[in-house]
Amino acid sequence: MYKFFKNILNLIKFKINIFIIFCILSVIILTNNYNKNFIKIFFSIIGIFFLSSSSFIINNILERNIDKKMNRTKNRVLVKKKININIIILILIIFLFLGIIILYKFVNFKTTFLTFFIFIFYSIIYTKFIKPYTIYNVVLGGISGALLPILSCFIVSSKINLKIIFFCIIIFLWTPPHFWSLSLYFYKDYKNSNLYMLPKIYGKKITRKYILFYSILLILFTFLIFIFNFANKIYFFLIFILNIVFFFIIYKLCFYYKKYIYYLNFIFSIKYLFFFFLFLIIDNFYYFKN
Ligand code: HEM
Ligand SMILES: CC(C)=CCC/C(C)=C/CC/C(C)=C/COP(=O)(O)OP(=O)(O)O
Repeated sequence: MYKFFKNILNLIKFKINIFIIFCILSVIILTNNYNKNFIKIFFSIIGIFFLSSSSFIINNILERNIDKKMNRTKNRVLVKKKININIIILILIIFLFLGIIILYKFVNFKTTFLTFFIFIFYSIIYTKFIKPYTIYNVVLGGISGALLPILSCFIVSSKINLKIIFFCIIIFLWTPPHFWSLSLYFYKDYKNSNLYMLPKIYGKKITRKYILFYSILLILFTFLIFIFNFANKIYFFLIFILNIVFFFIIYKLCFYYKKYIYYLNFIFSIKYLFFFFLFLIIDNFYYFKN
């Protein structure tokens, strides 16, 4: 039973799911519009969790033949047939229906629609029609993450203002350094796969340049949040330190050619997004109270 449960968690990319919920909740907190909406927020988290889990299950199903050929993914649940495919499809259908019904009944139509759109975009459009065909697969894949702040606004019926658009842009710009660092680390895997990944098509040198480009833009936008008065001095101070560390890692990644730095940057990218939102929340609470 323990193994079955563990396999299900892997299948639904549980950690990414939790992180997605963290991003959505962070933006909700930052809209300062959560007080009257606790029940809606509670049900939206459950509904989104079910729908994103089903999108990860579909992604696993559609990519099982690609996953089989890569060291990073060759032990995945579907490749190793750790759970019967019929059970997986049953779980997928149950999650999909539960997700839609919970969002529609307890949250609102707009949230249901956008979550369903992200679901289709990530699990079908990105996985099947973007990832294998263009070097911008990772950039375009970022749209699924970039739409999360809009989802937060829909849940609590907040206005979509420039601050929210900046959050979308930041997640969008954050995705390429996040995934390309991983694809540099697993360069051999992607070279042997039939995915149209940037390092495979244009090589490591160009990929490092692309990472530098997106990272500089990302750093710039995290400062614009302060310049446009969407956050205060505490945020500026904290993000300044985080960006120094980030730039140091990116600099090393671009000019030292050490394999471990690619992996370090992938891990750091996750911490970066986490701290970005955490700093904004700390800053928001401090200035909201004072
Ligand atoms: C806001 C959106 C996103 C969040 C919060 C997020 C977060 C995460 C986290 C926490 C992990 C680590 C999972 C683990 O250790 O098991 C991860 C892994 C990963 N992410 Fe993201 N990510 C996001 C968007 C994206 C996008 C849009 C792409 C690609 C286009 C992407 C590609 C990957 C890949 C390839 C992995 C490795 C997965 C694995 O080995 O199972 N991520 N992400
Ligand atoms: C409905 C809903 C909110 C869905 C969540 C959509 C979302 C934000 C997805 C994040 C994208 C992601 C983790 C891609 C992993 O890349 P990959 O699948 O290419 O990675 P792999 O190489 O590990 O398979």
